[in-house]
Amino acid sequence: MTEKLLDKEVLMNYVNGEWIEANETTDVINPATGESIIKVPLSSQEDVDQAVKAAKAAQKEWALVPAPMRAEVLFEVGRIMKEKKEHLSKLLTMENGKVLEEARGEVQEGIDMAYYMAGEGRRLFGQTTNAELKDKFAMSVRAPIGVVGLITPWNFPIAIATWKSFPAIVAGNAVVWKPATETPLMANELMKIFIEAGLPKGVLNVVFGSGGTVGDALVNHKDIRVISFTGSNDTGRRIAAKCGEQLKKVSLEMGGKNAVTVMDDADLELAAEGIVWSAFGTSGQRCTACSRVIVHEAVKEDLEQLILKKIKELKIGNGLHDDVKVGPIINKAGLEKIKSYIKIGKDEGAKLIAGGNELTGDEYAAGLYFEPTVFTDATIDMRISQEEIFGPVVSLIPVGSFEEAIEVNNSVEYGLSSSIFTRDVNKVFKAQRDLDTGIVYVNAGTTGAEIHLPFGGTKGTGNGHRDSGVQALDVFTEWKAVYVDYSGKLQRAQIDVE
Ligand SMILES: NC(=O)C1=CN([C@@H]2O[C@H](COP(=O)(O)OP(=O)(O)OC[C@H]3O[C@@H](n4cnc5c(N)ncnc54)[C@H](OP(=O)(O)O)[C@@H]3O)[C@@H](O)[C@H]2O)C=CC1
Ligand SMILES: O=C(O)CCC(=O)C(=O)O
Repeated sequence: MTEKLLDKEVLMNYVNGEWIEANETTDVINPATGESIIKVPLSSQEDVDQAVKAAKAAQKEWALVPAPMRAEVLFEVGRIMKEKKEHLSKLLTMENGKVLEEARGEVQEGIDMAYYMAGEGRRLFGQTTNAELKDKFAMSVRAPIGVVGLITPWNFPIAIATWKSFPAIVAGNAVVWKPATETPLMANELMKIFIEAGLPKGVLNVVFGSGGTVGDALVNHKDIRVISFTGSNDTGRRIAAKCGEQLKKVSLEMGGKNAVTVMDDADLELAAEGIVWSAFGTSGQRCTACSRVIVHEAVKEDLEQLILKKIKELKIGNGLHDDVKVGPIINKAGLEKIKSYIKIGKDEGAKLIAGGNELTGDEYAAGLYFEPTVFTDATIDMRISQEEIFGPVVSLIPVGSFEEAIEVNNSVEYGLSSSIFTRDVNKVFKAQRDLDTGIVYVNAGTTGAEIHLPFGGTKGTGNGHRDSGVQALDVFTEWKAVYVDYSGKLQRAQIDVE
């Protein structure tokens, strides 16, 4: 590494306005090189207790700061992120592996989210309405909930953190945040940015450590009123069950089995481009990644050829290098999971037409790399058509009609993102109505969400809440109905007056 990007060797938790050293740490590995880049704390239940205590105390004051003033901190966060964009992007590539241009895109999402949520500081709209009685005023307002716990994944370590923390903070809550152990650098940087922006102590606290210890302690803590989680379905379900027992609000954003549908009238060149970008970008490690292509049988062979041609142009390697388009896989477990699905796909009888192998040797020897992989002639009952692989693997499923395409799209337990390529406006409108996913694209791939729209999905993808967009405020606020009686006498509502 010619450029020095890190100024320390061990990260620290940030609690109640102080950096706190940990007793125990683990290495953070750059998946492109296999090198340890820094050490991250493995915190304990006691560390979580301290952070929640600090957040609880700070929240009382923070909630009394007028929302437009709370928003000033976010404007400043956005400005500093913009100033540090290149530095943040390089660190993000080092810890996560995604290619630099994608890392820049992710940091930009965070900047956009800062300005967008700062704007909410001057809105946070409630409603006024009519009261049933004379000389009485009625309105509903958003109230902060208290201390919120955020549990975030490694695949979008800064964007997802901003989708959750910015609305929580602008709404007057205090936060305890547990980032994924694999990608702590973005959390460390975002915390430093908040400090520079003038956030009062205790409003945001970062506690690093494993999901099993720190994440679980957050979920079970009696003073945490909301958990917002993004990650796997298994973990999400377990968190939901524990929150359910405690009647704790929980927002879950989990997996996807997203499909691009290509109709027989589609612009095939454009469709192939959309498929390759959304299936192999970020090495397929997005919850919105395209992992199924539902293709009209009349154009299947042409589409296959176009996809295969485009795959040949993808350079795989270290995302810090300019010409690289597909970076490494996050860790060995992720790589093994992908390899197991290649075997499953072959055993199930799908036809492998590209990739299928881990890359080893020479420039790939120290990192974790997998070839962009295409199966064709898959059927909907196959596991590769149903289960989330979270890697650069896509399966083509041929269909004979638009109706069948919609049915295949909706045949999975997930409902995050879907896309259709067609030139027929009637099909466009039917598809946006009938595709059972939280996000629908027309003539574009399945990725590329914009922060001012709600992000999340139907069915097994979530539990009805949304990240980002104005809808994120619903996760971090309670609705309060307020009645002001200015009649000067006790008026009794809900009584039938003849
Ligand atoms: N929807 C999405 O965007 C994502 C989906 N996934 C899916 O999940 C698979 C596995 O990835 P993985 O990173 O292990 O996903 P996890 O769901 O395990 O991790 C997501 C976050 O939850 C934390 N966590 C783990 N266990 C618990 C727990 N018992 N209580 C509270 N928090 C917990 C993790 O901490 P830590 O890792 O530090 O232990 C991390 O911060 C992927 O292959 C992919 O299929 C993964 C990431 C994002
Ligand atoms: O590109 C997108 O749609 C957002 C991706 C994302 O946040 C995810 O896949 O986890």
